[in-house]
Amino acid sequence: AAQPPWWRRAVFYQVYPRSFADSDGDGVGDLRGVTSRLDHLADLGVDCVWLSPIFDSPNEDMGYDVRDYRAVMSEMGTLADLDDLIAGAHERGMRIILDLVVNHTSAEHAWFRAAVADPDGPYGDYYHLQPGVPGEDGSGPPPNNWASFFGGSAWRWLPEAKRWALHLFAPGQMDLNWENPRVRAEVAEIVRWWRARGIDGFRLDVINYISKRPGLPDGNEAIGALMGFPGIEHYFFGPRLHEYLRELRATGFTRTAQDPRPPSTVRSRGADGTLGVPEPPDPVGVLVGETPGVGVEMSRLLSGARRRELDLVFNFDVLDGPGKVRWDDYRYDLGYLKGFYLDYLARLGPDDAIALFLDNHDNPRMLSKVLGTRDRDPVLRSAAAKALATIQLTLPGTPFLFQGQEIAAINQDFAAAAELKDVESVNRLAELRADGVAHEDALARVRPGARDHARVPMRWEPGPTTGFSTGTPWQVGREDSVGFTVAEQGADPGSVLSFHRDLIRLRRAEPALTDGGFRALLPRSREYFGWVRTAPGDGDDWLVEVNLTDRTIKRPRGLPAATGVLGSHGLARGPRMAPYECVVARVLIAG
Ligand SMILES: O=C(CO[C@H]1O[C@H](CO)[C@@H](O)[C@H](O)[C@H]1O)[C@@H](O)[C@H](O)[C@H](O)CO
Repeated sequence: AAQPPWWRRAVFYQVYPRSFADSDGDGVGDLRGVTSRLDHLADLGVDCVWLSPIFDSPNEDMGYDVRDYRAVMSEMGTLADLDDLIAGAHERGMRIILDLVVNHTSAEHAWFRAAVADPDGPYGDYYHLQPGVPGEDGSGPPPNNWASFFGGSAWRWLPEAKRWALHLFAPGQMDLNWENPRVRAEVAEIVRWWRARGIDGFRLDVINYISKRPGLPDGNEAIGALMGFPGIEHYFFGPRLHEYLRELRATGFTRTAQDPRPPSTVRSRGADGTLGVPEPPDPVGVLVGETPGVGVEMSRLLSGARRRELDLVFNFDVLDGPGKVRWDDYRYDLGYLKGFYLDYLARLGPDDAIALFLDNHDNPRMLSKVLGTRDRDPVLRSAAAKALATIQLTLPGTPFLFQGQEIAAINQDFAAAAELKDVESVNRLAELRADGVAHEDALARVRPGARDHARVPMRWEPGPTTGFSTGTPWQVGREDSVGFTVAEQGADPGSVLSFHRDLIRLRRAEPALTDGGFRALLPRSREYFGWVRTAPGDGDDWLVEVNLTDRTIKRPRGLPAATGVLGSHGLARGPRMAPYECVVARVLIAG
């Protein structure tokens, strides 16, 4: 049988370079820092590293505002540093993908500067530029009622160009006009340029926003009120999205016979983790789409194998319970997560794939959403972290870990507005203050959903700067727990880190846990999440069980006979399951 593409079995790991490891003491994480920690990722069993943006940027939105797609951000290092990182990852059997931010560029990008200098020139049509109201110097209303995700209108008046310019995110993040074939060709060239340097693919930032409805009509007020962002119905799944994605896959991501062999390719890794020879270059680089707002059916349309568009997409509906948004301060119910995945998996066809993620750089930590203020309880924290890992690493799908998950990272006790660095948090605080909300209340309303929680320095070892930097970190963590650093957990066989290593090792060795069938047990229970992965060939079947609650529950009866191999509370599998207890067991063959 044809081998499934590598990314169907792979474990991805997202690195937020600014907060991962700082090699030169300037307090900002960098590429040499990541390279210095590649062994940690290899030991964890990672197959592919995703780097959040490292391109030259004025950092209005921490790199998601790119000024030059072929240059490395000066704080993070040089192209040579990146080449070393690529070679280092490949040498250890890990692929590496970058973050392609092409729904928009920085306002400092040469294209935008040329567009402003001559809006009717060749670059004017690279962006969505609209004239103001004749006679008035832009004091008229913006072209439509679209709102920016970071507050205010999505339009900025450019007095020097006498044009309005569209920016769905920050005023320095200018939306590209993908209707323009030259823009699409530029993006394909950027992809080819990095593929030729050995990059194995890209995560594509807000890629479902690139096709806007022609004429950029006003958003429907009711939809705007519901979704919070007027106009979103006119761009979150635009009319030419599928066409653009197919084109980019063919023209940017697909190797041609003329393409030179990249300087390095990933070394193969056996089921027991031993490294082999370098693999041939992948015919197509992997395309991982960040697609906020899409549901299951749209996810399938964007990533079904025969569609030849994206390979995997992030469906964000898993991150917040029904009727909840990121800013709400509530306890996340893992019963909802179970229901979400059972529904999603039931609707997938053989052509489809699913990306399994719970944390990323845009969200507070899932562990803290589940545990609330009990996230400082080391026993519950470890148990719940192992339970989340078990779900992410043994359900059918491709897991994406985010840095820190492997050591049970939690949210921060940010005590002052000045501790929040993220443009979205800062703008939201300012808006609330402008609406007369008292300082403390404003902070209390922003803190639960702040992206800053995910962006504090990695906890490599105990100490004020947690082994992240010898200088003063750009962002300071606000939790001082003992026992939750890589150094403390690395040597502890019972730690969350060791559990991740053991689980990923088991996943690599047991085909049922990657390619196997899936059968849910007691699907309606909101406290017990159990399933069987059936081996594709003659391998073993595996039973996986998770207590979704912070209470002790009865273990259901009538389960397949199985022997515990990995468990958060021992392997016995007695009549009760402790809070968040999880176990992975080999199903015994009857007779
Ligand atoms: O819609 C996105 C897109 O995020 C991507 O695009 C954003 C713009 O590039 C960038 O800020 C994010 O870091 C990147 O992941 C959100 O998840 C975003 O975090 C925001 O909170 C909207 O409310």
